[in-house]
Amino acid sequence: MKSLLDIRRDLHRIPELGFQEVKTNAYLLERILELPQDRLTIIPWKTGIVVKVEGLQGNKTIGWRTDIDGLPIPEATGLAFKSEHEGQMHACGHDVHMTIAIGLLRNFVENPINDHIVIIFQPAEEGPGGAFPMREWLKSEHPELIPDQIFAFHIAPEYPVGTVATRPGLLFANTSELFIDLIGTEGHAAYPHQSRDMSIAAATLLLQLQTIVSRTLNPMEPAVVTIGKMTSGTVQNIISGKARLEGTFRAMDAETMTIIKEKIESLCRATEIAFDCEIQLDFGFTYYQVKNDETLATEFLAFAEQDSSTNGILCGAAMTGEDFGFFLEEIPGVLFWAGVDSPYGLHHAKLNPNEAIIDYLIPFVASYFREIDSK
Ligand SMILES: CC(=O)N[C@@H](CCC[C@H](N)C(=O)O)C(=O)O
Repeated sequence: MKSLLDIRRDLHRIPELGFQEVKTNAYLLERILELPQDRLTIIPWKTGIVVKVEGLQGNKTIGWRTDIDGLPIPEATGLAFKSEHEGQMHACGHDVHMTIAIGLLRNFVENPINDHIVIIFQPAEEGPGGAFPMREWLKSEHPELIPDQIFAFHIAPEYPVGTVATRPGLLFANTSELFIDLIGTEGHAAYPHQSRDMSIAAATLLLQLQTIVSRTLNPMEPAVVTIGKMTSGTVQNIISGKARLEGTFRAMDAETMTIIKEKIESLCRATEIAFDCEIQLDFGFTYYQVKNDETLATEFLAFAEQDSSTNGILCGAAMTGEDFGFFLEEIPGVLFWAGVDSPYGLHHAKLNPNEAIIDYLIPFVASYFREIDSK
């Protein structure tokens, strides 16, 4: 069998975008099929996979979810095992997440516990979101695979290996994508009066969007509006007839999300009038907040505290989004951060997680599951 380090590096080489994880799916399936099969049930779903390890008694089912998709980021790590897929990278650590899931699967196949274990390899976390449709599919087609409790982790570049961090209750924000197309009239650079310049319209709208948090929202309600991509025009001496803003907005509560959405709509309408243009607005995909179960998260942190190789931290909430929130909406569970000690953050082209997390986190989670086994 391949070493977990090799598995992480193999997966790092083949990042694929949401719902295109064909090679990843085949690779994972190969790793799963090389295990002793007598306790396993393997059910594919789109590019994802659900694997159940039959427990000795099966009193309850403990779930573990990993995301499997990469990002549209050209890798700049210079690693020997860097991405072989042009313009795509595992820049959010899902290669590490998958490796830990395979390691846990091996652990529970070799040494089953009383409870069933269900491992969910979920596509498209970065977008368009695999958790919601996967949850709905499980409910309608395989309710027997729905865990009673569910857990997942996300790599945390800012912590050293051996640190886990989470909090009872709200951990991550509600999120929505944001795509704005501005359509005006292209024209000669020397004749602005005969064109409708979408670079100026987009730049003005971009700045106005930044006033939503500072001037529309209650300062006591945390929120963020980020435009990550702005494109406009064709060449240097043509006035741009088309521009596009792409971003995301996030808030800790649903009501604030609605206020932001309405304000974006009114700023777009105002821009249409001010710049005599047409705007097409698309809110893309929305993710439900990540809300940890209060009791399970408290117990998880208590377990971390007594583990001599672990530093358990009660962390603050973050504006990160995670569609694992859709699982937690209906199943009690916990999402936690685990340190990978990288100077470069999530979604950075040079993100290089410390692989020591693999040998640390698998026994930690396995012993936690053995602790809550049959409880
Ligand atoms: C952990 C992480 O980085 N998650 C992503 C989730 C993306 C959600 C969606 N595509 C959006 O941009 O709103 C994040 O950006 O937080």
